[in-house]
Amino acid sequence: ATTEACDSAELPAPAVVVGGAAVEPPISETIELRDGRTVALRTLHAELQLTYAHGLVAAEELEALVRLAESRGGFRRSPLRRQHSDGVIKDDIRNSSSCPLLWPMVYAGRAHEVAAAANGAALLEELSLATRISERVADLFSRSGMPTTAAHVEPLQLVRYQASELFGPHHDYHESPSSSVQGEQRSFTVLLFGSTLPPGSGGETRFPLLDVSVSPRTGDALIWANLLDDGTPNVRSLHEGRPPASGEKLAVNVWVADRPFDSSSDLERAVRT
Ligand SMILES: O=C(O)CCC(=O)C(=O)O
Ligand SMILES: [Fe+2]
Repeated sequence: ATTEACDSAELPAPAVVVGGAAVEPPISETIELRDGRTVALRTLHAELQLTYAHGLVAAEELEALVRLAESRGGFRRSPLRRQHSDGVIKDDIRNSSSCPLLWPMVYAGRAHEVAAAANGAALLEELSLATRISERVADLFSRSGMPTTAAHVEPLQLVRYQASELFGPHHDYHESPSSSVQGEQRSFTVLLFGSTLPPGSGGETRFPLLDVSVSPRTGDALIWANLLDDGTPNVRSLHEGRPPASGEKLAVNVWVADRPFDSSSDLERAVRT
């Protein structure tokens, strides 16, 4: 067995720019997950607990999710979320495409029904991948000292940008409980990258108030807190998806809520995609 230091030394440095300068924050922690996957973490900024995670998801898993989403025509122009800023309603800040994946909270107990659909095999594969990734993220949080289960995880959401498409500055937290499913708040965002875009080719996730930007690399993830310690929204979690200069960018949003969803209520009807 190799030592942690050796393993970490083999990891390529993420492309992170802080205040206009490239930085290489050290590996702060290496976590062995229940499924055998080893995830190395780098703290990128003291605020938002902004963290870079190496190897949270496999390229094959991401490729399968895209294939399955496409096979059911799931990608849509991303819903426009109206944002109030300086009293102005901006609804032109997003022109990427997105696809919510089957939510294990709703469908895990209904596998027979899912299997009976015309494309049942593909739907079951999607459900199983979404379950696996939700459980993995929950396991990572639990092992980082924050007890979390897959019941805290919203439906995963694929997001895809073609060249020059973007998602302008926004917050992931709910501005009001009415946009939540069950009154929950989005404590954390885990953004899984499904594309690699070298520095200078766009597609960065950027935090304008922290002046941090991170280029995507397939299989790696950015994790940040959307809330302050007291559970209220942190306006400094403002972030944006910059347009790829060429090629496309794929990412998967994994939103971790501040409480588990209650599957005994009518979750299916409550889900807005
Ligand atoms: O694509 C990105 O880098 C950010 C995506 C994002 O913020 C979102 O989908 O909420
Ligand atoms: Fe976001």
